[in-house]
Amino acid sequence: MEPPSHETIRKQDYVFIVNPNGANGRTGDSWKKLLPKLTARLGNNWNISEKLTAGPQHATQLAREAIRDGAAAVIAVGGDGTLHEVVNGFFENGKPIESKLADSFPAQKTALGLIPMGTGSDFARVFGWNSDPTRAIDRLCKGEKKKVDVGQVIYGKERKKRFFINVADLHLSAKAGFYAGMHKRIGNLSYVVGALQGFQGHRNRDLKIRVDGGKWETWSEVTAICVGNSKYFGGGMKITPTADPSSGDLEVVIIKGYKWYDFLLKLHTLYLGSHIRQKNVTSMKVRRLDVEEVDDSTKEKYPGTFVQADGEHLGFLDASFSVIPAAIDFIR
Ligand SMILES: Nc1ncnc2c1ncn2[C@@H]1O[C@H](COP(=O)(O)OP(=O)(O)OP(=O)(O)O)[C@@H](O)[C@H]1O
Repeated sequence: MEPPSHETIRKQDYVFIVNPNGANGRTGDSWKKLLPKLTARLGNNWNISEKLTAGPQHATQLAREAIRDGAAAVIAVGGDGTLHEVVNGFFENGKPIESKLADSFPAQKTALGLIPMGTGSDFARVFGWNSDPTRAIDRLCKGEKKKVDVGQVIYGKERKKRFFINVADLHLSAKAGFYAGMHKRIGNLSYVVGALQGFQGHRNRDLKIRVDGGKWETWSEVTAICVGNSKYFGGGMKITPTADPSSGDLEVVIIKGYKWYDFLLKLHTLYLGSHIRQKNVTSMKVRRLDVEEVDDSTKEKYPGTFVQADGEHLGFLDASFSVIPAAIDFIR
């Protein structure tokens, strides 16, 4: 029998999921310039497929379709918000999605890629990547993969589930992220402005915390709790400085008793990652963290304690965070 000709073997898909409105529309313009270069370098080996998002959550749906269809890789093109949505596309109803080719090719798994083109691009920082798209193409050509963990947060009254690759957090920082989203036009400064706005009406709060299924403990005067699968949030703040996305655990940083002026005076330490040496800051490695209001009626009295994941506002406490080790093959 004749061996199959080159033409009859279909190239596998590299699906690029692009937020054209990322970084105030700059992502769309940069992507248009990049696509011909990318096709020239990768097109011989892969079928390049371009999917533009139409709005929030669309990237998740596009990633799910690509993974089900057996794509070799889905590549997020945009900021951390787009990456977050693509990561969530690796799961459905809380479980990893299976390719329809899984029976015939069980070893084949869709990889995750990233061309950082957003406002913050915080996940890219942990690998020391800059925003040069030519370097991103080099990485995709090399195709070297590393297993990365994914964080999972179950939150709110309805116990909804969301996955995160970077940092999930609650209270002041999550409220700050909520406001920062309104100021993206001013770039990374939006996170500092958002934090100062978040301090308006903010009260440090007593919260119940349980680490790795142990005993519940009450922590007083909590300003923020940050749960890092990776190190950075807020456009370069090294908030969970010892987190490593391939470690199999999460770094939890609990900040207590901060006032708005502490935030300004100690802002530089958040960028350096040296804040974890302050006496009102605790850092620990966990596989699971549960956080609840001390007093359930707090939820009714105040607007609740904000919860976010990868800079996306999710809702309000309660919340349970855990890690799924080596969940995704990441092209690095
Ligand atoms: N076509 C679209 N129009 C408007 N918003 C979109 C569209 N597609 C996706 N989005 C939303 O835009 C949000 C932000 O996008 P993205 O993360 O790419 O850029 P960014 O905000 O500039 O960067 P960063 O998240 O790194 O700060 C995403 O969370 C997503 O929900």
